Order: sequence, then structure tokens, then C-alpha cells
Amino acid sequence: MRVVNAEQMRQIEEKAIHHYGIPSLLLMENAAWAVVEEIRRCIPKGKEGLNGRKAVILVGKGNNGGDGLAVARHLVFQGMDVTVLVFAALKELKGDAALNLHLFQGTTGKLFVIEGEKQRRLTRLALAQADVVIDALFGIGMRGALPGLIEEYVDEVNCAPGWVVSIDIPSGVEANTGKVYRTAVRAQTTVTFGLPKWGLFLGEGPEYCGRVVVDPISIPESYLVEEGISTFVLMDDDVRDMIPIRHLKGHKGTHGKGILVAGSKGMSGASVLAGKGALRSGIGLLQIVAPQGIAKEVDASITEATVWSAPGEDFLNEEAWHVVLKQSEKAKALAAGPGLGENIEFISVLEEILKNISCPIVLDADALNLIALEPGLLSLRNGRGGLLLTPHPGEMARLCQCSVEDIERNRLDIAVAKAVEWEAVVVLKGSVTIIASPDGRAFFNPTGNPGLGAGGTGDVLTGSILAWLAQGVSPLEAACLGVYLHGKAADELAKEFGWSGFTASEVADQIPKVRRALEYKGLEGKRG
Ligand SMILES: NC(=O)C1=CN([C@@H]2O[C@H](COP(=O)(O)OP(=O)(O)OC[C@H]3O[C@@H](n4cnc5c(N)ncnc54)[C@H](O)[C@@H]3O)[C@@H](O)[C@H]2O)[C@@H](O)CC1
Ligand SMILES: [K+]
Repeated sequence: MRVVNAEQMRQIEEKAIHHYGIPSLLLMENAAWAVVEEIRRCIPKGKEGLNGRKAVILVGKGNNGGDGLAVARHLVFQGMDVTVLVFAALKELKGDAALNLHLFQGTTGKLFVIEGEKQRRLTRLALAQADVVIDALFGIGMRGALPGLIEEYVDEVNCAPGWVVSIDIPSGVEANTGKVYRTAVRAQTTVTFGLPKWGLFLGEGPEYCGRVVVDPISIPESYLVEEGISTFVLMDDDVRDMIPIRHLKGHKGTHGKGILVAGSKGMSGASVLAGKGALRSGIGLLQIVAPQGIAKEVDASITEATVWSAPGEDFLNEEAWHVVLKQSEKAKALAAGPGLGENIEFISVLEEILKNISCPIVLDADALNLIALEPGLLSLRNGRGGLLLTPHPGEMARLCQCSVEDIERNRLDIAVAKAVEWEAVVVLKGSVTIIASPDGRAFFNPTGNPGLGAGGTGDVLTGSILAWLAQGVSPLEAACLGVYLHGKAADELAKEFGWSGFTASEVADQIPKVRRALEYKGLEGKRG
């Protein structure tokens, strides 16, 4: 599914309004209905349905507030006890928002204009009793920080016991950046209209939006798949189509040979974990190149792989290149980096790899730190054979010679710019990993959880991407597939363990299960 910034969303809405003559009021009404539907789903209903339940709706002066007033009217019609708190002078509401104000005023719902501290007690009581709190303060029109008075009320909302639903985007989260200045509404659910906004995936946005529900509000489907939009969020259906089909007569040769250059003294685990990631993602033949001092250890820990002992006792040295070259014959993919250590001698091996190996190459961890010392090496690849880089923000900061804060503030822009500049697929890891393609497209990954913040999970991901490449998946899709399933594997483990205490090996072990579930869901869809 495509993901848009505020300007792109406005253009789509304008097009729908002008081309098909859909009145904006109708879009607002549809938006309101989508929110009401979601409220009906999330509030546990008694025999009486929503009748008698309490709702508080915080309304701002823009169209987001207009949506909120339309929701308020519908909730009154459903029998709810509705209190609307307007954070503007009523005359400031214009157009569709003003009309919805007028319609709400014709109902039995209560409405208060909040001007300062004096309504604080009333608001606090209403929020304490509300089954649902609806945030219609600001939508995609907000820039900068929330006004001071509203900030204080937002803090109250964040302490309210009821279910909090944000309309379009949590108020206080900037639609284009996800930036939160001091505070924002912490929603359990965000119902967003047309297409999801960048801010739901960037900055602090993901921490505030809760579950995201997307409703097309009757905008024509053809507008929502605009070719000009180049940011996407990965969904089950997209990723399922990337899984390579296994043929009945397939064998280890057709499932691809991959080379993993990894490990050093004290970090043999990195090769083992990357190896497990590759094997659990279906690689046909895995060959690990490791320094002499640990080759036996790695061999004993990962029986399914062939391990080649290469020059270098504790770390691979310059001579290791010959082993890498020999083993890479007929290889479909190569990954280098996990656990290599910051061994300056390995730079020349990386140089040879980039110059001479023709299959797709994944560079991770220490390989990236070494490249950061000589970023010009990336140009040796010149787009030949596919290049994938999988940095976490620290590694990306070193590669770009800037601070981690700079990376985090501009994740999307930097990932895309560097993917284009380096002619590489860039997997910028984080709580929402971004996969950027050299053609300028970017994909947000919605899977995964904080349980992945543990040593070794990155190695598993590198191995998994290596395996998808070895099976013939294109570099961009191998990155998407690897990242998405890795996150899903962690989400599967979280069902049992929550967000901590599962290990990188367990993440690897879950990959076939989540891949199978995805394939199976597709078959069910086809059966209807
Ligand atoms: N355009 C459309 O056709 C539709 C829009 N809809 C809703 O309309 C919303 C966008 O409406 P608007 O463009 O009116 O934007 P908002 O409702 O987000 O409000 C913008 C208003 O807040 C002010 N403002 C911005 N930043 C501020 C700050 N930091 N402090 C104080 N005031 C600030 C602006 O000057 C403007 O008056 C969407 O998010 C969505 O909820 C929906 O009704 C669906 C249809
Ligand atoms: K909102």
C-alpha cells in the first residue's frame, strides 16, 4: 500500500472532488463513518450496544475538527452520551467543519468551548468517565508544536482510562515527519483516510498512533495507486508475491548457493546466527568462509553448512580473498560482515569482492564500518550485480559521516538519497525499518517489535536476505522479504514471550513458520 505526505493526500482528495464532483462534505461524512465503525469495534458492547456509553470528542478549528463533529453527531444518534470540547472560537470553524458544528448543535449532545483553565475540572471529569475519547484536534494541517493550552489537555487525554481513537493522525504528530515537539495524543487506534501518512511510520509517530486502520472514504482506488507516489508500506499481499515458488523437481542447486563471509575470534556466533537465518529461509547450499582460528567451532555449530577455513587466525586477512573467490564460483549471492571485527586488513578483501564478484552482495555490520573508512569503494560496484547494505542508524551515520540524530531526523530522505547515490538497496534498520531502492522508491516495514533489540538478530536478517537472493529473488524484493518475515517471526514469538526474552536463534527458527502462514493465507484467499 502507498504511503503519502500531507501534500500528496490533499492532491488526491482535490482530484476526487474536482474530477468526479464528490462534495468534500461527503468525504468528511465517510471519514466520520469509518471512525464510528472503528469505535463500534473497539468498545465492548453490552446488550444495549453503544447506548448510554460516554464519548468525549476534542475538536480543533480545521477539517479534522469537522470530522470529529460529524462523528459526534453519529454517536449521539447511536444513543451515546456525547461531550464535545471545542478548542477554538466557534466562529473560527469554516466550511464543512462549520456545517457539521451546526448539525451537531441540533442534537442532544453537549458542547463546550475550551478557552483556558476554567473548564479544566469539567474536562477532567468527562475524560475520567469516557468509554471512548476521540481526538479531532489536528490532522494533516498541523505544523510545529501543539499550542500550550491544548498540550495541557492532551496530557489529560493521555491519562484517561477510555479507549483513545485519533482521527487521521494523532494530534501533535506532524504528518510529514512524525515529529512530536513536546507531547501528542497517545492513541490506541488511529483511523486514517485515503492512504496512511508518512508521520505514522517516521519519527515518534509509531509510538503514538497505536493500531492503524486505513479507510478509503470513497476516494477512487485508481487515485490511491498513483504511479507518482514512491513510498509504500509492506503488506502481507505484497510480500507473499515475492516468495519464490518451489518446484516439485527443485534441488539444492536450484535453491541456490550462497556464500557467507563472517566471524572472528570471539564472534563465531555471528556466522552461526547468519547461517541459521539463511538455512531457515530456504537456501539450497550455504558455504561459510571463516578465519582459521574459529572455522572448526563454526563447523561444529552449524552442521548443515560447509565451512571453509580462510587465511587469518583470529580475523580474516588479505589472503582470505582467494578462498572467497574460489568458493564464489557458481554462487548466486554473497553476504559479508557479521562478526568480522574491525579488522582493517579486510578492506582489501571488500575491495576485491566489490570489483570482481558478479552475483548480488549484501554488506552488513563490520563490512559497513570498514566501508565507512573508504566510502568511495561503493562506486566500484557501479550497479553491477546488485548491492545491498543493511546498516543500523549508527552504521548509517558512519557511512554518511553525520550524527545518528541526523539520520533519525531524516530517515526517509537519507535512505532514499543514499540508495540512489550508491546504486544499492539500503535497508535502514530501526523500529520501522526502511528499505530504499536505487530507483527512488522506499518501503516501510510494519512488522517486528522491541524484542528484536537483542544481539544477533541483525545477523539472522543478513543470512535471511542472502538466502532469498540465492533463491533468485531480486535484491529489492529479497530485502523486503527478509525484513518483513524477520519482523513477523519476532511478532510470532511475542505472542508467547511478549517483547523480550526471545533469542536471535529463535527468530531464525520461526521464519519458515511465518512464511508458511503467509503462503497459506494466500491460498485461502484464492479459495474464497
Ligand atoms: N481535504 C479533504 O477532503 C478531507 C479532509 N479531511 C480531514 O481534514 C484534515 C485536514 O484538515 P485541515 O487542512 O483543515 O487541517 P487540520 O484540521 O489539521 O487543522 C489545520 C488548522 O490548524 C492550524 N494549525 C496548524 N498547525 C498549528 C499549530 N501548531 N498550532 C495551532 N494551530 C495550527 C492551521 O492554521 C489550520 O487552521 C485531515 O487530516 C482529515 O482529518 C477529511 O474530512 C476527509 C476529507
Ligand atoms: K487527530
